[in-house]
Amino acid sequence: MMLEVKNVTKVFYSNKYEDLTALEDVSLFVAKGEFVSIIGPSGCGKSTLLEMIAGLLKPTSGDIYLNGQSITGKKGNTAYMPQKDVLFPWRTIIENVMIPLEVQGVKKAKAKQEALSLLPAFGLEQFADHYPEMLSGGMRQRVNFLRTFLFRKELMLLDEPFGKLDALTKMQMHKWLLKILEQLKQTVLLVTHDIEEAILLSDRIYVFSSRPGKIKREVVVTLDRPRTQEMITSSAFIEIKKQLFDLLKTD
Ligand SMILES: Nc1ncnc2c1ncn2[C@@H]1O[C@H](COP(=O)(O)OP(=O)(O)OP(=O)(O)O)[C@@H](O)[C@H]1O
Repeated sequence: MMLEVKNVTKVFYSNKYEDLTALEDVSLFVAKGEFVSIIGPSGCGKSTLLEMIAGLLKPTSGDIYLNGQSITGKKGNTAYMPQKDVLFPWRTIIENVMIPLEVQGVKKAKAKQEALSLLPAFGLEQFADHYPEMLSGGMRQRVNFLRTFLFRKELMLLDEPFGKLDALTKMQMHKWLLKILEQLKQTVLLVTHDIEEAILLSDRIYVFSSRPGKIKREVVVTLDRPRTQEMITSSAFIEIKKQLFDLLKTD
């Protein structure tokens, strides 16, 4: 199995306030090539879980494995795209995108060439020399996504990548992401609040309870691939949506 999270609990200890259990006994997996989403109410520990898988935080108990090796508390094994926009404002788009390649030791000229060759697929070829502030929110997220992809890790962790976008831009991003994922064949674990987004993109969805976050249910999305936005109005889609809605409204 590519990713296995086994019995992970995270407690934030505090001197001032009471201890806070963010996640309790969470076990989940992601197989190679799968697109898996985590959906749950605000504050149920979704970002905390991704940070633990990325190795930025250590679980209080439990373990995390990638291809059978423990990666608990270890950084650098996954490509993690955090919730906040992390583009450097003083670097142009191409200079931002090149960062992971430079980190991997690729020479500047080669890194630039490789990054430039990928811009068209990400709809960014006109913007190589622009600065992030000149781009729309949707474009900036495509840059963030391309940069995350260039870390060249088997598993991508995406934390609410479209959370701040307006509904129309979000729809365009979903369409684009479905297309590009067909080409890239990346394994993805996505955190989202958005029920329709989770269904449209995922093979499976883990539904979390409110804090302390626990897995309430695993839902398999049985819609065919390639997925299209038109599927949103199909009866199969609406049936899954209803199931998720019922799971999320009762706690
Ligand atoms: N470093 C920290 N110290 C103390 N408490 C924390 C820390 N990080 C997160 N928390 C708390 O843990 C809980 C889970 O937070 P987390 O951000 O993981 O939730 P989330 O499900 O991603 O929420 P949202 O959907 O709103 O982003 C929250 O109550 C949060 O306040």
